[in-house]
Amino acid sequence: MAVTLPSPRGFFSDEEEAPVFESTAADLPSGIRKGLLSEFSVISPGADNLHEHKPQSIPEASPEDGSEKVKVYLRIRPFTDSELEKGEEQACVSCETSQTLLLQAPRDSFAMKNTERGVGQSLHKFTFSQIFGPETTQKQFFNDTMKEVVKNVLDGENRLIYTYGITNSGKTYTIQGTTYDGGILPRSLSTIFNTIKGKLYNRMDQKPSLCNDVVCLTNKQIQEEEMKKWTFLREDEQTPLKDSSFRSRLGTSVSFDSGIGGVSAMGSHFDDSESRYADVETVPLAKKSGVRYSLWVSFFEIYNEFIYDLLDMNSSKQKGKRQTLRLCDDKYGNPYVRDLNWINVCSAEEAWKVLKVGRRNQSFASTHLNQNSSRSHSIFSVRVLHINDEQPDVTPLISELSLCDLAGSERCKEQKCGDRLKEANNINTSLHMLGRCIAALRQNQQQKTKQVVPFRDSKLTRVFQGFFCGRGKSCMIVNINQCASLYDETLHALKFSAIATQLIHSLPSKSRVAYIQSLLKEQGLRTSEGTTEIDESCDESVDCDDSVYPDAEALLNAIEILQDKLIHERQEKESLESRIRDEVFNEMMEHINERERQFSEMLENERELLEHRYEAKIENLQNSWRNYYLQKIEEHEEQIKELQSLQQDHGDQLDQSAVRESGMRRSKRISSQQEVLAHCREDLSKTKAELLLRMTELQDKSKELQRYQDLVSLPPSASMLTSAVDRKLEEGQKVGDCWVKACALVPARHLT
Ligand SMILES: Nc1ncnc2c1ncn2[C@@H]1O[C@H](COP(=O)(O)OP(=O)(O)OP(=O)(O)O)[C@@H](O)[C@H]1O
Repeated sequence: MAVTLPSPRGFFSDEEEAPVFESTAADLPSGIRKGLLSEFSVISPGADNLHEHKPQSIPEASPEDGSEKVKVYLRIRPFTDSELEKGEEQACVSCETSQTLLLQAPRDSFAMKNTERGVGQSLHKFTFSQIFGPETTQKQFFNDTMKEVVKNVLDGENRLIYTYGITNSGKTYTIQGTTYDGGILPRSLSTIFNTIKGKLYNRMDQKPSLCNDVVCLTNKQIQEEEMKKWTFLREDEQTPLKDSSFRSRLGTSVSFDSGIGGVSAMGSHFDDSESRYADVETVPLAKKSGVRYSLWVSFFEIYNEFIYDLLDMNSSKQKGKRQTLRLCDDKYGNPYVRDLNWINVCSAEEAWKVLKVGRRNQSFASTHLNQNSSRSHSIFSVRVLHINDEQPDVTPLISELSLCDLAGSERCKEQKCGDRLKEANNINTSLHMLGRCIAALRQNQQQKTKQVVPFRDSKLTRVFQGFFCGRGKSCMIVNINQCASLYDETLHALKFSAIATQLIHSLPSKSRVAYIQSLLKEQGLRTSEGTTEIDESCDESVDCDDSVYPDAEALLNAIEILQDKLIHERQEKESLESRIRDEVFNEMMEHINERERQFSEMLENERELLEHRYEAKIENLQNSWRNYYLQKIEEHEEQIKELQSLQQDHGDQLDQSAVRESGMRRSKRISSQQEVLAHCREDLSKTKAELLLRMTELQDKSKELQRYQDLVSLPPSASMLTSAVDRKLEEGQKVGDCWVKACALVPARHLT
């Protein structure tokens, strides 16, 4: 159930302008960024290689104007047995005094390596409000740091306590502690309840409506709510709560639609139950007659830049489907978490149970350094309603105590798994944003400037915004681990906290009544002095009593004064705007001119460079072409020579072949002639043989003829025949002679 209530009368709700402006990341001036970065490496020269991280020009907190330095406590975690076994104890951390810490870089640290290279220093000195050594017990730590804070909250102020440090340095231990040795949270709850014992507001006593501004839940509504929401708590707690009245004893849950000091809600009928820490003392409570207290708690976490209500029972049952909550601004500009459950508790025990339920929904994981590492920033808040029975028409004042267990900063490279890496990135980013906001605030305070503080850049810084801007006070607890292997991260965390030690609390803003009275007084003073000049600084010096409400005439006067102021401010704003415009214009022009000059210079340089480069390239190209062509020419010449020699060879070859050819032709001719000759010889031999045959035949015939002649004398007619034979014979002889002659002409070798 959500209730929206108007602002209570309390002074926290009557705000003046916050002393800083919000911004988005884009608005953040580079100066802040540079400032933060330089701050993280700022080193003031000190003797003997020592870096003293202390305020450079901090405006000292002065009790006269109510300003006070932000408290930064340091708690050193003791070594575990396994760390001692690993040789992690190398005396890196030592306390010079109860406020001064000395850090000596171990041999293998990055810082030491840097020092050996001549960069950075190996010895660092840090100053804190108080240092708590490893032997400090939870009780001692609570008594020395939180008692005052609890008292302030019960007096109606808002306080934020946050722990900062690397992972596994003892932040959760410091805030929550263990079941048997609680941290500052359970002890604060116990102290609050012990202190207000007997003054707890009891819902059952209450009339139907406390006042017009306050919602009072009926018992029926409460019981219905309890039935729904708290069955879970009872079952899972496994507490032997057999008492059937348990449900009705548990508180109800409402949403506050406002930031710190904004609204109030009502409803509870718890009994006072015994305190968890009986040894926890009470704190002296300011005497306010008729004031009773109602306590409400909430518990949420910022995980990967999403806000989750850890007391949302519906979401917790369906893991993985958690509903995210939105951060909104109330009508006074205070950020608050919308739809966050606020549980009304009546004892420290109940509040502790609520915390335990919330812890089950919190994001934890096992990392290489911590078995149970918080992967989110968790914020447990207690709102105290100061209900004045004697003034039932007055809206109750609300004060708030928020305890934030920041997730530990860590090196992303250590995380190999996707989820752990994403978580580590988000954790480091939001812590970095916190550092930037603190650095910007410090810069504003030291240099009296109104730099933009980038609260809007992360959920964490938005939640913290009210406490940094005068609506409350913050206190930082720095946890460190003495292990030598974690030296570099520890040094970084300490440098971060060194900036916070330089902060002073923003002054609480004045109430509207006090403001009106100061206006009237200021006007009175001016009229008596006959001056019309409005001096802003007068505001602060005028002492006013806000319990006396001004009459109608005074209010009309105040309206006139405010109208004058408004006109004056408008004029101032207009002239300021035109001045800023001019300045911006001039700056832009200068910037543009400068850029132009730089560009033309750059172009000229580029041109020269290009020219030079291309000239060199052309020369190279020319050289390479020349070489190429020379080589080619040489090659061609060689080829020509080769060709010439080839030609010559060819010519020779041609000659030889011609000779060979003519020889061949001749031999062909000879062979053909020889063939003819052979034929002729064959013919000749045949003819010879025939001739011999014929001659033999002829001789035979002649012999025969002779014989016949001898035998017969030839008649005269036979003389013709004989003459023909003679002729033939003569012819035959002639042919034979010719052949003999021809044969005589042929050389003897051809005839063979
Ligand atoms: N002062 C101390 N005395 C004894 N034990 C301590 C002390 N501080 C821390 N421890 C132990 O050291 C371990 C780590 O502490 P814790 O979980 O609080 O670290 P953390 O800074 O919250 O780590 P993370 O950021 O990873 O959540 C726990 O086992 C815790 O009990």
